[in-house]
Amino acid sequence: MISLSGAGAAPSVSSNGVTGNVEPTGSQPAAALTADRLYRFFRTGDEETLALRGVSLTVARGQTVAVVGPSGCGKSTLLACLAGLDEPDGGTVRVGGQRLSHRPEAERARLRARRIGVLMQSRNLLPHLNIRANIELARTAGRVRPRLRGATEGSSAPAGVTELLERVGLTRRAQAYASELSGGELARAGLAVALANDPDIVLADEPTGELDGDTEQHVLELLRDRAGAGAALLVVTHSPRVVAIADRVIHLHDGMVTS
Ligand SMILES: Nc1ncnc2c1ncn2[C@@H]1O[C@H](COP(=O)(O)OP(=O)(O)OP(=O)(O)O)[C@@H](O)[C@H]1O
Repeated sequence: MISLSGAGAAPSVSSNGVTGNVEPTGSQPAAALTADRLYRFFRTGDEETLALRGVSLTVARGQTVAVVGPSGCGKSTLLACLAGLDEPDGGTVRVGGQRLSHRPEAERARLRARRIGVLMQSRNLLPHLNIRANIELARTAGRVRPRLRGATEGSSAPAGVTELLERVGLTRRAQAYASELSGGELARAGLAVALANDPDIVLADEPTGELDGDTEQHVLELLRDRAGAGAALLVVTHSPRVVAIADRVIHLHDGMVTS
């Protein structure tokens, strides 16, 4: 048992990930995404790192939140926990009203496939499938249906695979594999995969990190379109242009939200 301190109402965290946190009651039901006092602890040999120390945040539908902070402050760890790719050792992640954290991996994967678009720097393209097949797989896994603001059943079909390829400027590279793409193409292909399931939450880790100015602008337009359609966006970034389009900026430092 590790005792965490120095971060407000710290829970106790056991090595099996069970937390002493009290489940939040009625916490902001309108929020698309809620994190309540997230803790994440890593041990490598003798080295122990508390990567998240009680991080709480909410992202509403249609809102864009940028997460900024120095290298190693916990941004990617936070994103992985919010996406259900990683489990926090303490605290809770909710998607809509549904708890995402502390559920079996298969359930988290199912919820993610249906509701969340994740753009990690290398994680969302399968190397043995070409770009078109990657997008098709993400669409199928999400069993897309209209769910965003103003959408009624059958009224707003999600962008098709061909349209997505066109929008990210990869029509001519649709048959290529991840290993054959440039950094900028990879980022755009990853974005197409992240948007393929018509997500109502988009989580993106440095989506414009390797892009030139024009391509960055193009990617930002795609993300803004998604927010305009009612999705909640959370973007980890170092880019002033991304920060400029955000409704809110969250500063992380040493695993804690500082402002
Ligand atoms: N799997 C892991 N095992 C051990 N330590 C880890 C692991 N993942 C992250 N860490 C540590 O947790 C801390 C936060 O890492 P994280 O990758 O979340 O930071 P970051 O803010 O995304 O950094 P960067 O901007 O450089 O990508 C760092 O000290 C890192 O070394």
